[in-house]
Amino acid sequence: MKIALLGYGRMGKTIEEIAEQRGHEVVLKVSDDIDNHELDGSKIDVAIDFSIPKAAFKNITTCFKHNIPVVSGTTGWLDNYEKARKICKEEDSAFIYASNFSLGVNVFFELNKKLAGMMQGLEDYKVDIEEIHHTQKLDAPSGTAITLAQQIIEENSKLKGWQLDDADEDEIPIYAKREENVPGTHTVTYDSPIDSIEIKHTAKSRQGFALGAVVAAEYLKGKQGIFTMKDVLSELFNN
Ligand SMILES: NC(=O)c1ccc[n+]([C@@H]2O[C@H](COP(=O)([O-])OP(=O)(O)OC[C@H]3O[C@@H](n4cnc5c(N)ncnc54)[C@H](O)[C@@H]3O)[C@@H](O)[C@H]2O)c1
Ligand SMILES: O=C(O)C1=N[C@H](C(=O)O)CCC1
Repeated sequence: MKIALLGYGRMGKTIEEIAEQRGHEVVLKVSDDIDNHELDGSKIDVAIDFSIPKAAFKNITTCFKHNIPVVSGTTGWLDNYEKARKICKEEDSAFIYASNFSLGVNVFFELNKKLAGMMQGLEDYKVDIEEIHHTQKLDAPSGTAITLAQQIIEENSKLKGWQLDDADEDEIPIYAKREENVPGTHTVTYDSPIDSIEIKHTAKSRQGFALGAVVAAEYLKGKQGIFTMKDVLSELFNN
C-alpha cells in the first residue's frame, strides 16, 4: 500500500516504522500546509493524518477532494467532524476517524460501555474520568477521555454532558493531567461512600496506536464510505 503521512511527529514516525515493517511504502510526508504539496490520488492509496487540531479538517477534506481515503487519529477537531463526513460522502471517498486506534483501548471502550450500563441505576456512585498524557499534548481533555464520557452518557439518561475538572451533578468531570513521557493512561472511576470501582488502561508506548492506525488503513483501502474502528475490529468483537 502507498501511504501519505499527514503529520510526521511522534505518531507519524511510529506509523512509518510499522507501515514499512508490514511491507507498505510511505510516498509522502506532510508537516506543513497541505496546499504546499501535490496530491496525486493515483499514487497514494491511503492518507494517515496524525497532525494538529487546527490542521486536521483541511488535511482530511483536501484528501477527499483528491480521491484519497483518510485514516485520521488527530484529536481536538471534532466540532468539524460532521462537515468532514458530509464532504467524504459528496466526494465518494472513504474515512475512518478514531480518538484511539489501539486494540487495548478499543477493548477498554467495550468494557466502559458495559460497566456504564450496569451502573446507571446505582445512584450512590458518582463517575469521573482521569487522563494522563505527555507534556507536549496540545489538547485537553484527550479525545479518548471524551469518547469514554460520551459512551457513559449514552448509557445513563441522568448524565447530560462532561466538563474539564469541576462538573455539575448531571455532568461527568474529566481530570486531565500532564506528566513527562506518559503515552496515555485513562481511568474511569465510580465512587460511593461504601466503595469504589475503577477500570484503567495504560499505554506503554505509541506502538499500539500506530499499529491500529495502519491496520485501519489496510481495511480502508479500496472501500467507499465512513467506518469506525469497531468495523475494523468487528471479527474480534463478534467472537
Ligand atoms: N487516535 C489515536 O490513536 C492517537 C494516538 C496518539 C496521538 N493521537 C493524536 O494525534 C495527533 C498527533 O500526535 P503526535 O504526538 O504525533 O503530535 P506531534 O506534535 O508529535 O506531531 C504532529 C505533527 O504535525 C505537524 N504539523 C503541523 N502542522 C501541520 C499541518 N498543517 N499538516 C500536517 N502536519 C502538520 C507538526 O509539525 C508535528 O510534527 C494529536 O492530535 C494526538 O492527540 C491520536
Ligand atoms: O499522545 C496523544 O496526544 C494521544 N492522543 C489521543 C487522545 O487525545 O486520546 C490518544 C492517546 C494519545
